[in-house]
Amino acid sequence: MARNRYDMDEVLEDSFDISQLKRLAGYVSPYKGKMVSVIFLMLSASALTMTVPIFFQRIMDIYIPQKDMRKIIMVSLLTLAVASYSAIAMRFKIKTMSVIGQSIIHAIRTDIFNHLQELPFSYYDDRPHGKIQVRVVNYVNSLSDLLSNGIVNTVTDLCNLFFIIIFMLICDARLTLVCLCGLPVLALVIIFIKKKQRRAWQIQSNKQSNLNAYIAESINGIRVTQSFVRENENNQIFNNLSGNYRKAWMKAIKFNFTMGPSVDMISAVTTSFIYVLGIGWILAPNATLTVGVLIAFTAYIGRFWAPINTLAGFYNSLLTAISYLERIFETIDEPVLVKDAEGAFEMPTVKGEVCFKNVCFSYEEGHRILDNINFTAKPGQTYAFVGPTGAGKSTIVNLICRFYNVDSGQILIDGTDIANVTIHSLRTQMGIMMQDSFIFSGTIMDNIRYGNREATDDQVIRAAKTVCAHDFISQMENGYYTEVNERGSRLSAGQRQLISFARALLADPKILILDEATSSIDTETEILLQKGLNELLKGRTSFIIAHRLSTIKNADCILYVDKGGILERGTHEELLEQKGAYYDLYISQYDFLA
Ligand SMILES: Nc1ncnc2c1ncn2[C@@H]1O[C@H](COP(=O)(O)OP(=O)(O)OP(=O)(O)O)[C@@H](O)[C@H]1O
Repeated sequence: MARNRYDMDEVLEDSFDISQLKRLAGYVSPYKGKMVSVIFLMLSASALTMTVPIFFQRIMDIYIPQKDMRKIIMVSLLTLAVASYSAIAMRFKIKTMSVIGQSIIHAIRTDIFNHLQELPFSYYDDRPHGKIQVRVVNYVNSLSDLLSNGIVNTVTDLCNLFFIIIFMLICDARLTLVCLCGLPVLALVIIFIKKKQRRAWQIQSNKQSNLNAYIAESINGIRVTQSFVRENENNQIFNNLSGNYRKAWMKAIKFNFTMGPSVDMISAVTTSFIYVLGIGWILAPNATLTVGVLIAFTAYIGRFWAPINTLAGFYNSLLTAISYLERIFETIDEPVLVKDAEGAFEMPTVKGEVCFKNVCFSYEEGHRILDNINFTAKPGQTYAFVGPTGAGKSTIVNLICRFYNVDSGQILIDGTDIANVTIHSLRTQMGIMMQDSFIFSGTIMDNIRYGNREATDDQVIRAAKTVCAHDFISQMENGYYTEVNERGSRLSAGQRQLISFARALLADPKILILDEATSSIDTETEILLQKGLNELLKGRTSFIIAHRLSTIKNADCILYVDKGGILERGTHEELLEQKGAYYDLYISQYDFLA
Protein backbone atom coordinates (compact mmCIF):
# COMPACT_ATOMS: atom_id res chain seq x y z
CA MET A 1 0.00 0.00 0.00
CA ALA A 2 1.07 3.53 -0.65
CA ARG A 3 2.01 5.56 2.40
CA ASN A 4 -1.03 6.70 4.26
CA ARG A 5 -1.54 9.63 6.63
CA TYR A 6 -4.27 10.86 8.91
CA ASP A 7 -6.08 12.89 6.25
CA MET A 8 -5.98 10.21 3.58
CA ASP A 9 -8.88 7.80 3.28
CA GLU A 10 -7.99 4.17 2.81
CA VAL A 11 -9.11 2.35 -0.34
CA LEU A 12 -12.68 1.07 -0.13
CA GLU A 13 -13.80 -2.39 -1.26
CA ASP A 14 -16.32 -2.09 -4.07
CA SER A 15 -18.35 -5.23 -3.87
CA PHE A 16 -19.98 -6.89 -0.92
CA ASP A 17 -17.62 -9.71 -0.05
CA ILE A 18 -19.51 -12.66 1.36
CA SER A 19 -16.25 -14.43 2.23
CA GLN A 20 -15.86 -12.03 5.16
CA LEU A 21 -19.00 -13.40 6.70
CA LYS A 22 -17.75 -16.94 6.08
CA ARG A 23 -14.57 -16.09 7.97
CA LEU A 24 -16.59 -14.60 10.76
CA ALA A 25 -18.54 -17.88 10.85
CA GLY A 26 -15.20 -19.60 11.55
CA TYR A 27 -14.94 -17.62 14.80
CA VAL A 28 -18.56 -18.35 15.66
CA SER A 29 -18.45 -22.10 15.03
CA PRO A 30 -16.82 -23.15 18.37
CA TYR A 31 -19.96 -21.82 20.05
CA LYS A 32 -22.38 -23.60 17.70
CA GLY A 33 -23.63 -25.96 20.41
CA LYS A 34 -24.43 -23.22 22.90
CA MET A 35 -26.02 -21.08 20.21
CA VAL A 36 -28.22 -23.94 19.08
CA SER A 37 -29.44 -24.40 22.67
CA VAL A 38 -30.20 -20.66 22.91
CA ILE A 39 -32.02 -20.76 19.58
CA PHE A 40 -33.97 -23.83 20.67
CA LEU A 41 -34.99 -22.15 23.92
CA MET A 42 -35.99 -18.94 22.14
CA LEU A 43 -37.97 -20.83 19.52
CA SER A 44 -39.81 -22.90 22.10
CA ALA A 45 -40.62 -19.68 23.96
CA SER A 46 -41.89 -17.95 20.85
CA ALA A 47 -43.83 -21.03 19.70
CA LEU A 48 -45.59 -20.97 23.07
CA THR A 49 -46.29 -17.22 22.93
CA MET A 50 -47.68 -17.76 19.46
CA THR A 51 -50.59 -19.70 21.03
CA VAL A 52 -51.64 -16.73 23.17
CA PRO A 53 -53.75 -14.98 20.46
CA ILE A 54 -55.51 -18.33 19.88
CA PHE A 55 -56.34 -18.41 23.62
CA PHE A 56 -57.84 -14.93 23.29
CA GLN A 57 -59.78 -15.90 20.22
CA ARG A 58 -61.28 -18.83 22.16
CA ILE A 59 -62.09 -16.58 25.12
CA MET A 60 -63.83 -14.06 22.85
CA ASP A 61 -65.65 -16.50 20.58
CA ILE A 62 -66.39 -19.44 22.97
CA TYR A 63 -65.76 -18.94 26.72
CA ILE A 64 -67.29 -15.43 27.10
CA PRO A 65 -70.51 -16.36 25.24
CA GLN A 66 -70.63 -19.58 27.36
CA LYS A 67 -69.79 -17.56 30.55
CA ASP A 68 -67.24 -20.33 31.39
CA MET A 69 -65.19 -18.59 34.12
CA ARG A 70 -63.19 -21.71 34.98
CA LYS A 71 -61.81 -21.95 31.44
CA ILE A 72 -61.17 -18.21 31.29
CA ILE A 73 -59.07 -18.42 34.49
CA MET A 74 -57.27 -21.52 33.23
CA VAL A 75 -56.38 -19.85 29.96
CA SER A 76 -55.19 -16.73 31.83
CA LEU A 77 -52.92 -18.84 34.05
CA LEU A 78 -51.58 -20.59 30.98
CA THR A 79 -50.81 -17.20 29.42
CA LEU A 80 -48.94 -16.24 32.60
CA ALA A 81 -46.91 -19.47 32.48
CA VAL A 82 -46.01 -18.81 28.83
CA ALA A 83 -44.90 -15.25 29.66
CA SER A 84 -42.71 -16.51 32.54
CA TYR A 85 -41.09 -19.15 30.33
CA SER A 86 -40.35 -16.47 27.71
CA ALA A 87 -38.79 -14.20 30.32
CA ILE A 88 -36.51 -16.99 31.59
CA ALA A 89 -35.53 -17.93 28.02
CA MET A 90 -34.78 -14.28 27.24
CA ARG A 91 -32.55 -13.93 30.31
CA PHE A 92 -30.65 -17.09 29.37
CA LYS A 93 -30.23 -15.75 25.84
CA ILE A 94 -28.90 -12.36 26.90
CA LYS A 95 -26.44 -13.90 29.35
CA THR A 96 -25.18 -16.66 27.07
CA MET A 97 -24.95 -14.50 23.97
CA SER A 98 -23.10 -11.74 25.80
CA VAL A 99 -20.50 -14.27 26.90
CA ILE A 100 -20.26 -15.78 23.40
CA GLY A 101 -20.12 -12.36 21.71
CA GLN A 102 -17.33 -11.16 23.97
CA SER A 103 -15.41 -14.43 23.56
CA ILE A 104 -15.54 -14.08 19.78
CA ILE A 105 -14.44 -10.46 20.01
CA HIS A 106 -11.57 -11.53 22.25
CA ALA A 107 -10.53 -14.20 19.72
CA ILE A 108 -10.60 -11.77 16.78
CA ARG A 109 -8.71 -9.13 18.74
CA THR A 110 -6.09 -11.67 19.78
CA ASP A 111 -5.64 -12.76 16.17
CA ILE A 112 -5.11 -9.18 14.99
CA PHE A 113 -2.73 -8.38 17.81
CA ASN A 114 -0.71 -11.57 17.31
CA HIS A 115 -0.48 -10.80 13.63
CA LEU A 116 0.55 -7.21 14.30
CA GLN A 117 3.40 -8.54 16.43
CA GLU A 118 4.72 -10.38 13.40
CA LEU A 119 4.28 -7.70 10.77
CA PRO A 120 7.56 -6.22 9.65
CA PHE A 121 8.78 -2.67 10.21
CA SER A 122 7.69 -1.80 6.66
CA TYR A 123 4.03 -2.26 7.63
CA TYR A 124 4.37 0.28 10.43
CA ASP A 125 6.41 2.61 8.21
CA ASP A 126 3.48 2.85 5.81
CA ARG A 127 0.57 3.97 7.95
CA PRO A 128 -0.30 6.10 10.99
CA HIS A 129 -0.34 3.99 14.14
CA GLY A 130 -3.74 5.40 15.13
CA LYS A 131 -5.22 3.68 12.08
CA ILE A 132 -3.87 0.38 13.33
CA GLN A 133 -5.18 0.95 16.85
CA VAL A 134 -8.67 1.76 15.64
CA ARG A 135 -8.87 -1.67 14.02
CA VAL A 136 -7.79 -3.54 17.12
CA VAL A 137 -10.04 -1.62 19.50
CA ASN A 138 -12.97 0.23 17.92
CA TYR A 139 -13.71 -1.86 14.84
CA VAL A 140 -13.64 -5.10 16.78
CA ASN A 141 -15.87 -3.60 19.48
CA SER A 142 -18.34 -2.56 16.82
CA LEU A 143 -19.00 -6.22 16.04
CA SER A 144 -20.34 -6.69 19.55
CA ASP A 145 -24.00 -6.05 18.71
CA LEU A 146 -23.91 -8.31 15.68
CA LEU A 147 -22.28 -11.15 17.59
CA SER A 148 -24.18 -10.83 20.86
CA ASN A 149 -27.66 -10.41 19.46
CA GLY A 150 -27.64 -10.34 15.69
CA ILE A 151 -26.98 -13.96 14.84
CA VAL A 152 -29.33 -15.60 17.33
CA ASN A 153 -32.04 -13.00 16.81
CA THR A 154 -31.90 -13.52 13.07
CA VAL A 155 -32.28 -17.27 13.26
CA THR A 156 -35.05 -17.08 15.87
CA ASP A 157 -36.80 -14.26 14.02
CA LEU A 158 -36.73 -16.16 10.76
CA CYS A 159 -38.21 -19.22 12.48
CA ASN A 160 -40.72 -17.01 14.26
CA LEU A 161 -41.78 -15.55 10.97
CA PHE A 162 -42.32 -19.04 9.63
CA PHE A 163 -44.44 -20.01 12.67
CA ILE A 164 -46.37 -16.75 12.57
CA ILE A 165 -47.24 -17.21 8.92
CA ILE A 166 -48.51 -20.72 9.73
CA PHE A 167 -50.62 -19.41 12.61
CA MET A 168 -51.89 -16.57 10.42
CA LEU A 169 -52.82 -19.07 7.72
CA ILE A 170 -54.65 -21.13 10.33
CA CYS A 171 -56.60 -17.99 11.29
CA ASP A 172 -57.38 -16.74 7.82
CA ALA A 173 -55.56 -17.36 4.54
CA ARG A 174 -57.05 -14.30 2.77
CA LEU A 175 -55.87 -11.85 5.42
CA THR A 176 -52.46 -13.57 5.44
CA LEU A 177 -52.09 -12.87 1.71
CA VAL A 178 -52.91 -9.18 2.24
CA CYS A 179 -50.27 -9.03 4.98
CA LEU A 180 -47.62 -10.70 2.80
CA CYS A 181 -48.18 -8.13 0.04
CA GLY A 182 -46.08 -5.69 2.13
CA LEU A 183 -42.93 -7.79 1.75
CA PRO A 184 -42.09 -7.03 -1.92
CA VAL A 185 -42.43 -3.31 -1.13
CA LEU A 186 -39.89 -3.69 1.70
CA ALA A 187 -37.57 -5.62 -0.63
CA LEU A 188 -37.70 -2.69 -3.07
CA VAL A 189 -36.70 -0.26 -0.29
CA ILE A 190 -33.75 -2.50 0.66
CA ILE A 191 -32.58 -2.84 -2.94
CA PHE A 192 -32.82 0.91 -3.39
CA ILE A 193 -30.69 1.88 -0.39
CA LYS A 194 -28.36 -1.13 -0.02
CA LYS A 195 -25.41 0.12 -2.07
CA LYS A 196 -25.54 3.67 -0.74
CA GLN A 197 -25.90 2.45 2.82
CA ARG A 198 -22.88 0.14 2.54
CA ARG A 199 -20.74 2.89 1.03
CA ALA A 200 -21.86 5.34 3.70
CA TRP A 201 -20.73 2.96 6.48
CA GLN A 202 -17.42 2.36 4.73
CA ILE A 203 -16.82 6.10 4.50
CA GLN A 204 -17.77 6.47 8.16
CA SER A 205 -15.21 3.82 9.16
CA ASN A 206 -12.56 5.66 7.11
CA LYS A 207 -13.32 8.97 8.80
CA GLN A 208 -13.21 7.33 12.21
CA SER A 209 -9.83 5.86 11.31
CA ASN A 210 -8.51 9.27 10.16
CA LEU A 211 -9.67 10.91 13.36
CA ASN A 212 -8.04 8.23 15.48
CA ALA A 213 -4.81 8.54 13.53
CA TYR A 214 -4.71 12.25 14.18
CA ILE A 215 -5.48 11.88 17.89
CA ALA A 216 -2.66 9.32 18.27
CA GLU A 217 -0.25 11.52 16.30
CA SER A 218 -1.19 14.60 18.33
CA ILE A 219 -0.67 12.84 21.65
CA ASN A 220 2.71 11.51 20.55
CA GLY A 221 3.73 14.94 19.29
CA ILE A 222 2.25 17.00 22.14
CA ARG A 223 5.63 18.30 23.28
CA VAL A 224 6.49 19.61 19.82
CA THR A 225 2.99 21.04 19.44
CA GLN A 226 3.26 23.01 22.66
CA SER A 227 6.82 24.08 21.95
CA PHE A 228 5.78 25.53 18.60
CA VAL A 229 2.47 26.84 19.97
CA ARG A 230 0.52 24.94 17.36
CA GLU A 231 -2.48 24.19 19.58
CA ASN A 232 -4.94 26.35 17.60
CA GLU A 233 -3.94 24.90 14.24
CA ASN A 234 -4.17 21.41 15.69
CA ASN A 235 -7.62 22.13 17.11
CA GLN A 236 -8.66 23.27 13.66
CA ILE A 237 -7.39 20.08 12.04
CA PHE A 238 -9.08 18.04 14.76
CA ASN A 239 -12.36 19.92 14.27
CA ASN A 240 -12.24 19.25 10.55
CA LEU A 241 -11.56 15.56 11.01
CA SER A 242 -14.11 15.23 13.80
CA GLY A 243 -16.64 17.18 11.70
CA ASN A 244 -16.02 14.87 8.75
CA TYR A 245 -16.53 11.88 11.00
CA ARG A 246 -19.76 13.33 12.39
CA LYS A 247 -21.06 14.08 8.89
CA ALA A 248 -20.15 10.61 7.65
CA TRP A 249 -21.82 9.02 10.67
CA MET A 250 -24.98 11.09 10.27
CA LYS A 251 -25.16 10.16 6.60
CA ALA A 252 -24.73 6.48 7.33
CA ILE A 253 -27.18 6.38 10.22
CA LYS A 254 -29.76 8.15 8.03
CA PHE A 255 -29.96 4.99 5.94
CA ASN A 256 -30.40 2.88 9.06
CA PHE A 257 -33.23 5.15 10.12
CA THR A 258 -34.90 4.64 6.76
CA MET A 259 -35.47 0.96 7.45
CA GLY A 260 -37.46 1.16 10.69
CA PRO A 261 -39.97 3.78 9.48
CA SER A 262 -40.32 1.95 6.15
CA VAL A 263 -41.26 -1.24 7.95
CA ASP A 264 -43.67 0.69 10.21
CA MET A 265 -45.26 2.39 7.22
CA ILE A 266 -45.75 -0.81 5.26
CA SER A 267 -47.07 -2.51 8.40
CA ALA A 268 -49.55 0.35 9.03
CA VAL A 269 -50.84 0.31 5.45
CA THR A 270 -51.30 -3.48 5.34
CA THR A 271 -52.92 -3.48 8.80
CA SER A 272 -55.41 -0.81 7.70
CA PHE A 273 -56.30 -2.89 4.66
CA ILE A 274 -56.74 -5.92 6.92
CA TYR A 275 -59.07 -4.00 9.24
CA VAL A 276 -61.14 -2.63 6.36
CA LEU A 277 -61.41 -6.02 4.67
CA GLY A 278 -61.86 -7.94 7.95
CA ILE A 279 -64.64 -5.68 9.27
CA GLY A 280 -66.29 -5.84 5.85
CA TRP A 281 -66.25 -9.64 6.01
CA ILE A 282 -67.59 -9.65 9.60
CA LEU A 283 -70.43 -7.27 8.71
CA ALA A 284 -71.36 -8.99 5.44
CA PRO A 285 -74.78 -10.69 5.50
CA ASN A 286 -73.14 -14.10 5.17
CA ALA A 287 -70.19 -13.28 7.57
CA THR A 288 -67.06 -15.16 6.63
CA LEU A 289 -65.03 -13.91 9.63
CA THR A 290 -65.59 -13.72 13.39
CA VAL A 291 -64.55 -10.84 15.68
CA GLY A 292 -62.33 -13.27 17.63
CA VAL A 293 -60.45 -14.34 14.48
CA LEU A 294 -59.93 -10.70 13.44
CA ILE A 295 -58.59 -9.80 16.92
CA ALA A 296 -56.33 -12.86 16.96
CA PHE A 297 -55.13 -12.05 13.44
CA THR A 298 -54.31 -8.44 14.26
CA ALA A 299 -52.27 -9.71 17.23
CA TYR A 300 -50.32 -11.85 14.75
CA ILE A 301 -49.78 -8.88 12.43
CA GLY A 302 -47.91 -7.11 15.22
CA ARG A 303 -45.80 -10.22 15.74
CA PHE A 304 -45.26 -10.59 12.00
CA TRP A 305 -43.78 -7.12 11.59
CA ALA A 306 -41.78 -7.16 14.83
CA PRO A 307 -39.27 -9.80 13.62
CA ILE A 308 -39.13 -8.10 10.24
CA ASN A 309 -38.20 -4.91 12.03
CA THR A 310 -35.48 -6.75 13.96
CA LEU A 311 -34.29 -8.40 10.75
CA ALA A 312 -34.07 -4.95 9.18
CA GLY A 313 -32.02 -3.86 12.21
CA PHE A 314 -29.84 -6.91 11.80
CA TYR A 315 -29.36 -6.04 8.15
CA ASN A 316 -28.24 -2.55 9.21
CA SER A 317 -25.76 -3.88 11.73
CA LEU A 318 -24.57 -6.44 9.20
CA LEU A 319 -23.71 -3.71 6.70
CA THR A 320 -22.00 -1.69 9.42
CA ALA A 321 -20.11 -4.74 10.63
CA ILE A 322 -18.99 -5.66 7.13
CA SER A 323 -17.36 -2.27 6.68
CA TYR A 324 -15.37 -3.02 9.85
CA LEU A 325 -14.75 -6.67 9.01
CA GLU A 326 -13.12 -5.61 5.73
CA ARG A 327 -10.55 -3.65 7.69
CA ILE A 328 -10.12 -6.27 10.41
CA PHE A 329 -9.48 -9.13 7.98
CA GLU A 330 -7.34 -6.88 5.80
CA THR A 331 -5.03 -6.48 8.81
CA ILE A 332 -5.09 -10.19 9.65
CA ASP A 333 -4.31 -10.97 5.99
CA GLU A 334 -1.53 -8.44 5.70
CA PRO A 335 1.35 -10.54 4.40
CA VAL A 336 4.25 -11.05 6.80
CA LEU A 337 6.94 -10.05 4.32
CA VAL A 338 9.78 -10.78 6.71
CA LYS A 339 9.21 -14.33 7.83
CA ASP A 340 10.97 -17.66 8.14
CA ALA A 341 11.76 -19.11 4.74
CA GLU A 342 10.44 -22.56 3.96
CA GLY A 343 12.73 -25.06 5.61
CA ALA A 344 14.37 -22.35 7.75
CA PHE A 345 16.61 -23.84 10.42
CA GLU A 346 17.78 -22.65 13.82
CA MET A 347 20.79 -20.39 13.68
CA PRO A 348 23.66 -22.32 15.26
CA THR A 349 25.36 -20.63 18.22
CA VAL A 350 26.86 -17.53 16.67
CA LYS A 351 30.63 -17.09 16.67
CA GLY A 352 30.31 -13.61 15.26
CA GLU A 353 31.51 -13.28 11.65
CA VAL A 354 29.20 -10.94 9.77
CA CYS A 355 29.57 -10.58 6.03
CA PHE A 356 27.66 -8.31 3.64
CA LYS A 357 27.93 -9.59 0.06
CA ASN A 358 26.75 -7.22 -2.67
CA VAL A 359 23.78 -6.11 -0.57
CA CYS A 360 21.28 -3.80 -2.25
CA PHE A 361 18.20 -2.51 -0.51
CA SER A 362 15.28 -0.14 -1.01
CA TYR A 363 12.38 0.75 1.30
CA GLU A 364 10.24 1.68 -1.68
CA GLU A 365 10.43 0.13 -5.11
CA GLY A 366 12.64 2.09 -7.46
CA HIS A 367 14.24 4.17 -4.72
CA ARG A 368 17.50 2.44 -3.82
CA ILE A 369 18.91 3.22 -0.39
CA LEU A 370 21.86 0.81 -0.23
CA ASP A 371 23.87 -0.04 -3.29
CA ASN A 372 26.21 -3.00 -3.34
CA ILE A 373 27.41 -3.01 0.25
CA ASN A 374 30.33 -5.35 0.96
CA PHE A 375 32.27 -5.87 4.19
CA THR A 376 33.24 -8.70 6.53
CA ALA A 377 33.51 -8.22 10.29
CA LYS A 378 35.48 -11.00 11.96
CA PRO A 379 34.29 -12.44 15.31
CA GLY A 380 35.00 -10.01 18.13
CA GLN A 381 35.68 -7.04 15.87
CA THR A 382 34.08 -3.65 16.30
CA TYR A 383 32.79 -2.01 13.14
CA ALA A 384 31.71 1.58 13.19
CA PHE A 385 29.55 3.42 10.69
CA VAL A 386 29.86 7.13 10.23
CA GLY A 387 28.62 9.46 7.56
CA PRO A 388 26.10 12.17 6.85
CA THR A 389 22.49 12.05 7.97
CA GLY A 390 20.34 9.83 5.78
CA ALA A 391 23.38 8.05 4.31
CA GLY A 392 22.03 4.58 5.19
CA LYS A 393 23.87 3.66 8.41
CA SER A 394 20.83 2.61 10.44
CA THR A 395 19.49 0.80 7.41
CA ILE A 396 22.64 -1.36 7.26
CA VAL A 397 22.37 -2.42 10.90
CA ASN A 398 18.60 -3.01 10.57
CA LEU A 399 19.37 -5.47 7.82
CA ILE A 400 21.72 -7.47 10.10
CA CYS A 401 18.72 -8.17 12.34
CA ARG A 402 16.60 -8.88 9.26
CA PHE A 403 14.04 -6.25 10.07
CA TYR A 404 13.73 -5.89 6.31
CA ASN A 405 14.53 -8.27 3.45
CA VAL A 406 17.38 -7.31 1.14
CA ASP A 407 16.59 -6.65 -2.54
CA SER A 408 19.63 -8.63 -3.64
CA GLY A 409 22.89 -9.90 -2.23
CA GLN A 410 23.42 -11.84 0.97
CA ILE A 411 24.09 -11.21 4.64
CA LEU A 412 26.04 -14.11 6.11
CA ILE A 413 26.66 -14.79 9.78
CA ASP A 414 29.40 -17.39 10.26
CA GLY A 415 28.85 -18.26 6.60
CA THR A 416 25.09 -18.86 6.98
CA ASP A 417 22.73 -16.67 4.99
CA ILE A 418 20.42 -15.05 7.57
CA ALA A 419 17.55 -15.43 5.08
CA ASN A 420 17.69 -19.20 5.68
CA VAL A 421 17.51 -19.26 9.47
CA THR A 422 14.54 -18.68 11.75
CA ILE A 423 14.12 -15.06 12.73
CA HIS A 424 13.70 -15.99 16.39
CA SER A 425 17.01 -17.90 16.55
CA LEU A 426 18.73 -15.02 14.76
CA ARG A 427 17.44 -12.14 16.85
CA THR A 428 17.81 -13.90 20.21
CA GLN A 429 21.55 -13.97 19.59
CA MET A 430 21.76 -10.25 19.01
CA GLY A 431 21.68 -7.26 21.28
CA ILE A 432 20.18 -4.24 19.63
CA MET A 433 19.99 -0.76 20.86
CA MET A 434 18.07 1.40 18.50
CA GLN A 435 18.16 5.12 17.96
CA ASP A 436 14.74 5.45 19.55
CA SER A 437 15.36 4.00 23.01
CA PHE A 438 11.82 2.99 23.82
CA ILE A 439 10.84 2.57 27.45
CA PHE A 440 7.77 0.52 28.33
CA SER A 441 5.47 1.24 31.25
CA GLY A 442 6.60 -0.76 34.28
CA THR A 443 9.60 -0.78 36.59
CA ILE A 444 13.15 -0.02 35.50
CA MET A 445 13.95 -3.62 36.39
CA ASP A 446 11.27 -4.84 33.94
CA ASN A 447 12.56 -2.53 31.26
CA ILE A 448 16.12 -3.82 31.46
CA ARG A 449 14.94 -7.40 31.78
CA TYR A 450 13.08 -6.97 28.47
CA GLY A 451 16.40 -7.99 26.91
CA ASN A 452 16.39 -11.36 28.66
CA ARG A 453 13.34 -12.50 30.55
CA GLU A 454 15.34 -15.22 32.35
CA ALA A 455 17.85 -12.77 33.83
CA THR A 456 18.07 -12.59 37.62
CA ASP A 457 17.96 -9.27 39.48
CA ASP A 458 21.71 -9.55 40.01
CA GLN A 459 22.33 -9.91 36.29
CA VAL A 460 20.13 -6.90 35.60
CA ILE A 461 22.06 -4.84 38.15
CA ARG A 462 25.39 -6.00 36.72
CA ALA A 463 24.34 -4.92 33.21
CA ALA A 464 23.23 -1.55 34.60
CA LYS A 465 26.56 -1.13 36.39
CA THR A 466 28.47 -1.89 33.19
CA VAL A 467 26.73 0.88 31.32
CA CYS A 468 26.99 3.32 34.26
CA ALA A 469 23.25 3.35 34.81
CA HIS A 470 23.40 1.94 38.33
CA ASP A 471 24.10 5.23 40.10
CA PHE A 472 21.18 7.17 38.76
CA ILE A 473 18.83 4.18 39.13
CA SER A 474 19.84 3.69 42.79
CA GLN A 475 19.12 7.34 43.48
CA MET A 476 15.54 7.04 42.28
CA GLU A 477 12.78 6.72 44.88
CA ASN A 478 12.38 2.96 44.54
CA GLY A 479 15.64 2.17 42.81
CA TYR A 480 15.23 -0.58 40.24
CA TYR A 481 11.57 -0.88 41.20
CA THR A 482 10.74 2.70 40.30
CA GLU A 483 7.76 2.77 37.96
CA VAL A 484 8.31 4.60 34.69
CA ASN A 485 5.74 5.65 32.12
CA GLU A 486 5.46 4.48 28.55
CA ARG A 487 8.19 6.23 26.55
CA GLY A 488 9.97 6.91 29.87
CA SER A 489 8.68 10.45 30.20
CA ARG A 490 10.00 10.58 33.80
CA LEU A 491 13.54 9.93 32.59
CA SER A 492 16.06 12.12 30.82
CA ALA A 493 17.04 11.20 27.26
CA GLY A 494 20.46 10.06 28.49
CA GLN A 495 18.92 7.93 31.25
CA ARG A 496 16.62 6.32 28.71
CA GLN A 497 19.62 5.53 26.54
CA LEU A 498 21.50 3.97 29.43
CA ILE A 499 18.52 1.77 30.30
CA SER A 500 18.17 0.56 26.73
CA PHE A 501 21.90 0.05 26.64
CA ALA A 502 21.69 -2.22 29.69
CA ARG A 503 18.73 -3.98 28.05
CA ALA A 504 20.78 -4.70 24.95
CA LEU A 505 23.70 -6.04 26.98
CA LEU A 506 21.62 -8.25 29.21
CA ALA A 507 20.91 -10.59 26.33
CA ASP A 508 24.65 -11.42 26.42
CA PRO A 509 24.69 -11.29 22.65
CA LYS A 510 27.46 -12.42 20.34
CA ILE A 511 26.56 -9.58 18.03
CA LEU A 512 25.87 -6.17 19.49
CA ILE A 513 24.33 -3.30 17.56
CA LEU A 514 24.44 0.19 19.01
CA ASP A 515 22.71 2.82 16.94
CA GLU A 516 23.53 6.25 18.36
CA ALA A 517 23.74 4.60 21.78
CA THR A 518 25.56 7.46 23.44
CA SER A 519 24.28 10.51 21.58
CA SER A 520 22.40 11.88 24.63
CA ILE A 521 24.95 10.86 27.23
CA ASP A 522 27.21 13.51 28.75
CA THR A 523 30.91 13.30 27.94
CA GLU A 524 31.89 12.35 31.48
CA THR A 525 29.51 9.39 31.61
CA GLU A 526 30.56 8.47 28.10
CA ILE A 527 34.20 8.19 29.15
CA LEU A 528 33.20 5.93 32.04
CA LEU A 529 30.89 4.00 29.77
CA GLN A 530 33.61 3.54 27.22
CA LYS A 531 35.74 1.71 29.78
CA GLY A 532 32.94 -0.70 30.65
CA LEU A 533 32.09 -1.01 27.03
CA ASN A 534 35.62 -1.87 25.96
CA GLU A 535 35.54 -4.78 28.41
CA LEU A 536 32.15 -5.78 27.24
CA LEU A 537 32.86 -5.61 23.54
CA LYS A 538 35.61 -8.19 23.96
CA GLY A 539 34.61 -11.42 22.28
CA ARG A 540 31.56 -9.83 20.62
CA THR A 541 31.18 -8.55 17.12
CA SER A 542 29.77 -5.09 17.42
CA PHE A 543 28.39 -2.50 15.07
CA ILE A 544 28.33 1.03 16.33
CA ILE A 545 26.79 4.04 14.70
CA ALA A 546 27.91 7.31 16.17
CA HIS A 547 28.03 10.89 15.05
CA ARG A 548 30.46 11.67 17.87
CA LEU A 549 33.72 10.28 16.53
CA SER A 550 35.36 10.02 19.97
CA THR A 551 33.08 7.01 20.58
CA ILE A 552 34.36 4.98 17.66
CA LYS A 553 38.01 5.97 17.40
CA ASN A 554 39.12 2.56 18.68
CA ALA A 555 36.97 0.54 16.30
CA ASP A 556 38.74 -2.17 14.27
CA CYS A 557 37.22 -0.75 11.14
CA ILE A 558 35.35 2.44 10.42
CA LEU A 559 33.08 2.55 7.37
CA TYR A 560 32.27 5.97 6.02
CA VAL A 561 28.82 5.59 4.45
CA ASP A 562 27.54 8.11 1.96
CA LYS A 563 24.55 7.98 -0.42
CA GLY A 564 23.99 4.28 0.28
CA GLY A 565 27.55 3.19 -0.48
CA ILE A 566 30.78 2.75 1.46
CA LEU A 567 33.00 5.63 0.52
CA GLU A 568 35.96 4.92 2.79
CA ARG A 569 37.01 2.15 5.16
CA GLY A 570 39.86 1.58 7.58
CA THR A 571 40.98 2.29 11.12
CA HIS A 572 40.79 5.78 12.54
CA GLU A 573 44.44 6.39 11.79
CA GLU A 574 44.25 4.95 8.27
CA LEU A 575 41.27 7.10 7.44
CA LEU A 576 42.90 10.22 8.80
CA GLU A 577 45.91 9.48 6.61
CA GLN A 578 43.67 9.19 3.55
CA LYS A 579 42.57 12.78 4.14
CA GLY A 580 39.18 12.06 2.64
CA ALA A 581 35.59 12.49 3.88
CA TYR A 582 36.34 10.95 7.30
CA TYR A 583 39.28 13.27 7.75
CA ASP A 584 37.07 16.27 6.92
CA LEU A 585 34.45 15.08 9.35
CA TYR A 586 37.02 14.57 12.08
CA ILE A 587 38.57 17.96 11.51
CA SER A 588 35.18 19.66 11.51
CA GLN A 589 34.32 18.07 14.89
CA TYR A 590 37.76 18.87 16.22
CA ASP A 591 37.46 22.51 15.06
CA PHE A 592 34.02 22.65 16.54
CA LEU A 593 35.27 21.42 19.92
CA ALA A 594 38.44 23.51 19.86
N1 LIG B 1 11.14 3.40 6.80
C1 LIG B 1 11.65 4.07 5.78
N2 LIG B 1 10.97 4.16 4.64
C2 LIG B 1 11.47 4.84 3.59
N3 LIG B 1 12.66 5.46 3.59
C3 LIG B 1 13.38 5.39 4.69
C4 LIG B 1 12.92 4.71 5.86
N4 LIG B 1 13.87 4.81 6.81
C5 LIG B 1 14.86 5.53 6.28
N5 LIG B 1 14.59 5.88 5.01
C6 LIG B 1 15.44 6.61 4.10
O1 LIG B 1 16.61 5.83 3.92
C7 LIG B 1 17.75 6.65 3.90
C8 LIG B 1 18.75 6.13 4.92
O2 LIG B 1 18.20 6.26 6.20
P1 LIG B 1 19.00 5.81 7.48
O3 LIG B 1 18.09 5.94 8.64
O4 LIG B 1 19.60 4.49 7.24
O5 LIG B 1 20.12 6.92 7.52
P2 LIG B 1 21.25 7.16 8.60
O6 LIG B 1 22.52 7.19 7.85
O7 LIG B 1 21.14 6.18 9.70
O8 LIG B 1 20.86 8.60 9.09
P3 LIG B 1 21.04 9.27 10.53
O9 LIG B 1 22.49 9.46 10.75
O10 LIG B 1 20.33 10.55 10.36
O11 LIG B 1 20.40 8.37 11.52
C9 LIG B 1 17.27 8.06 4.17
O12 LIG B 1 17.23 8.73 2.94
C10 LIG B 1 15.88 7.92 4.71
O13 LIG B 1 15.07 8.94 4.26
